[in-house]
Amino acid sequence: MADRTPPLSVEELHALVAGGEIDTVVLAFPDMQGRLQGKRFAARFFLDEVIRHGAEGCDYLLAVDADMNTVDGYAMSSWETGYGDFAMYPDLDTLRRVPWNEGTALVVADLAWADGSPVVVAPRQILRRQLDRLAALGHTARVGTELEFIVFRDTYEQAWDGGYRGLTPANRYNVDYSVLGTGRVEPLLRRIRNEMAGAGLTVESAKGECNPGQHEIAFRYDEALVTCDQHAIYKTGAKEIAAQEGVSITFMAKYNEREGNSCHIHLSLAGPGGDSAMPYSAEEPDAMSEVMRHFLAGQLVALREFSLLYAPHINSYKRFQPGSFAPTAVAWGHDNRTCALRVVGHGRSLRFENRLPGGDVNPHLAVAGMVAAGLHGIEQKLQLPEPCPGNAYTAGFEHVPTTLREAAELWENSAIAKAAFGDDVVAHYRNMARVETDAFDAAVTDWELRRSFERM
Ligand SMILES: NC(=O)CC[C@H](N)C(=O)O
Repeated sequence: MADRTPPLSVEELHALVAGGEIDTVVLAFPDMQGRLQGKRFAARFFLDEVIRHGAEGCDYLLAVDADMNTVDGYAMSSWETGYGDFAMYPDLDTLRRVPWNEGTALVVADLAWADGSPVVVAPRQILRRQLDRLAALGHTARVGTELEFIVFRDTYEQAWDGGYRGLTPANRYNVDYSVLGTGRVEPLLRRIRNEMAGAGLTVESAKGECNPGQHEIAFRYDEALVTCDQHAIYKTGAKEIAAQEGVSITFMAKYNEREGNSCHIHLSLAGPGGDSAMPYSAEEPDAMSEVMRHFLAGQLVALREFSLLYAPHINSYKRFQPGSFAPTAVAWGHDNRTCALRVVGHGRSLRFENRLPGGDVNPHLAVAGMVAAGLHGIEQKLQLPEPCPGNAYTAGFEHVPTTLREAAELWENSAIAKAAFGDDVVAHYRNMARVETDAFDAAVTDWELRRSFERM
């Protein structure tokens, strides 16, 4: 990314601060859950100090659960180690205005310890490491993420206070591709699209989806790290805009028993390595190059072991239902939406889509997983099996994990994961899953009450 023009240059930021147009700079990093965590700085202090020296954050930010509880089992951060600090260093390639926050710019941080060594379990550092491995072979990864979400007329506070019961979706019926249906939500969607463009993202389109109130906004693909950072900024920004508009949106993978929120991730190879780095074959632009076939074969082989990265929560696994457009089969096919891996495009746009991730995915971790899986395929020269031409739901393929518990066990025992990510990273995210399954095992749900309170 060295020769990339950032959405906002440091010189431009200096001028905007001097002119009083920007007074605040957010410095934030994606945490384990993919949330942006960090601080808001006075813009002058940011320019005078933080831009050169970074800023501190408590290392527990990579060792808490979604509720910010201190939980045990993490080697890098605990009561025993005193919950010290790590440093957040701004990656100035990511500097931008965020129009939904007046007078504010945002920059994404890399995390390092006091001695300058990277925080290896930080999602952005995990992705960087896999991209470096890919670059060493002469390849870069181009990535696009496609987030679905459901819009409700209730505010976030009303939704919380009411225990998420009786919410009013922004559409009452399936508005998949419906121009009439999306028109109802257009004031919100237009604001999100235009303000994301103001934050340096390239918006392509918006469309309705199947679950009442469900929509999707598509952005142009970019280099892997750029797309993942933009994904995190978009997700946070879209929620902030929704809150400002007095509504709420959710990206949770499975809000109810209808269609879930997916986050399909598209990936293609490119790079300076000539034809061999291209996704398509030199003889036949509709056919995959040898390297792309190995890369895709690696996805299939590692899919179950890496599901923890694609579906990181208890709720994520509830999407994987037959006939739901969410995958159940470890299979690939040409433009086949019943497979976990769908190959689309031709020539330079030839790519595959990983259909496992839901809207709750951490993109930095999922893309790191896809790159590591692909590298495994290239290194082992894995052969791609035949594509699935028909209904993969019923064709007897291996099944994707059905619970977080199963995925965590596959991850913990994965030799591919240990070789690609290292023992520290494998143990850290295995612990994250344990924390979630322990918490869920201890919770009494409304489902149990409904079934048991009177009738058992
Ligand atoms: N656009 C689609 O293919 C729908 C995907 C579906 N909503 C899912 O959860 O996977």
